[in-house]
Amino acid sequence: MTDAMIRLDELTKRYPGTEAPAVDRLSLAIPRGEIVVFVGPSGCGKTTSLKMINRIIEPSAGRILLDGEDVTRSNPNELRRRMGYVIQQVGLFPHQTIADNVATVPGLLGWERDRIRARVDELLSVVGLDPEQYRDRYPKELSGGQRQRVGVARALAADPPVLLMDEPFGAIDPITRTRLQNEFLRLQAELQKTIVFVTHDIDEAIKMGDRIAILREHSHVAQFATPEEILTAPADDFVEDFVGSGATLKRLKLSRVRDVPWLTDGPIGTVDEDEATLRSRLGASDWTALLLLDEHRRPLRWLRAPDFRHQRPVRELGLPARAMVEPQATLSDALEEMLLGSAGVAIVVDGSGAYQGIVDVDALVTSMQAVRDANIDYYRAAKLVDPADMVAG
Ligand SMILES: Nc1ncnc2c1ncn2[C@@H]1O[C@H](COP(=O)(O)OP(=O)(O)OP(=O)(O)O)[C@@H](O)[C@H]1O
Repeated sequence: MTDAMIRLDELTKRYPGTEAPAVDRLSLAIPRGEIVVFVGPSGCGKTTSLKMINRIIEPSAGRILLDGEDVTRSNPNELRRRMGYVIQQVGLFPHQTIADNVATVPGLLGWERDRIRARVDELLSVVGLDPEQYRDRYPKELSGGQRQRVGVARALAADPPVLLMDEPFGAIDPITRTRLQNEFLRLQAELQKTIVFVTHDIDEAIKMGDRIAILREHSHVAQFATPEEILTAPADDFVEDFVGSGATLKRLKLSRVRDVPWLTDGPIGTVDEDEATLRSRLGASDWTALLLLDEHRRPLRWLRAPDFRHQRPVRELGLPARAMVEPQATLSDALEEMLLGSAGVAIVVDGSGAYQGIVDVDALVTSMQAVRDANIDYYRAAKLVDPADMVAG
């Protein structure tokens, strides 16, 4: 049996004056350290279900168990301190500085000032905001994406074991959203919080979820499974319709850059090497370009042989290095970057932007074939394909 951090037991919500319950006997075990995504059509009860977990909405019936303890009737304020909460509209206090916003829960918990200050700075750095620059600003002086980062920092402030996230990246433009999703996955790989994440977007669910609960009306669970299982073995027509077409392509979103082999033998140079050395290294390789890195090993330029003819500092030669992905980015992200970049490859960098390796189209094709083979194995195992066809094929 999985180690459940949160257990929902027949959780039910009847809003006053309504006939049918908004949430009807929802039972789920949410494993420790995983992201569980609630996804489903508008009005199916996702938000109501989520808000019952920290009892912003009080359940009409059923139980919530947190780490084995029945918290259905415990002190709700205490419960909420154990559960960070991130919502789409962020809900920052407009007249408080970013630092004060992040410090909300530690302040309520009566932490000392120095400890709060250190924690605020630590968290702003964790979510990619320079504390020096941002701690004394006000929410209106930040972009939507930055405000969302502050929302995440605030939810993490007292280091709660659980995070509840309601469409946290919903109101953000697609490019920033992808970046925030990737950053958040990187953060989660370190933090390993137990997270319940609500979205109406199946693509986001597939990307973010270790497990997905596909909900239909009244939060009835249509399927609770890994993204892989949902894409290969939808429980019924409702799930199949909800997942939509292109399930095979969507599976590309399940594989991550860290899962495919990176090329690490390409020619690499740094700005402190002289031009002749770089040129001969490129000449000795069978690559058409050399990747130039800066002092911090961050990719700068692609240099091809003819570029060396120009009498300019190396950092001004060639084309800018673009198409950077982090190991936890999906292959679908990598493919998109490859198509946008000039070199037809994606450069893998770590969290600080330092070069790690290169992913090329061959790696993606090989991975897609592996996905297809896994599909065949799956259907063969499930006896959904006539074994005679398999032999003939
Ligand atoms: N305060 C309320 N009083 C009465 N009915 C409510 C209340 N809040 C929500 N509902 C109803 O409960 C049902 C579930 O709403 P909920 O907001 O949980 O759905 P959802 O799946 O999160 O929807 P969406 O994706 O559109 O945000 C809906 O039919 C909604 O109209």
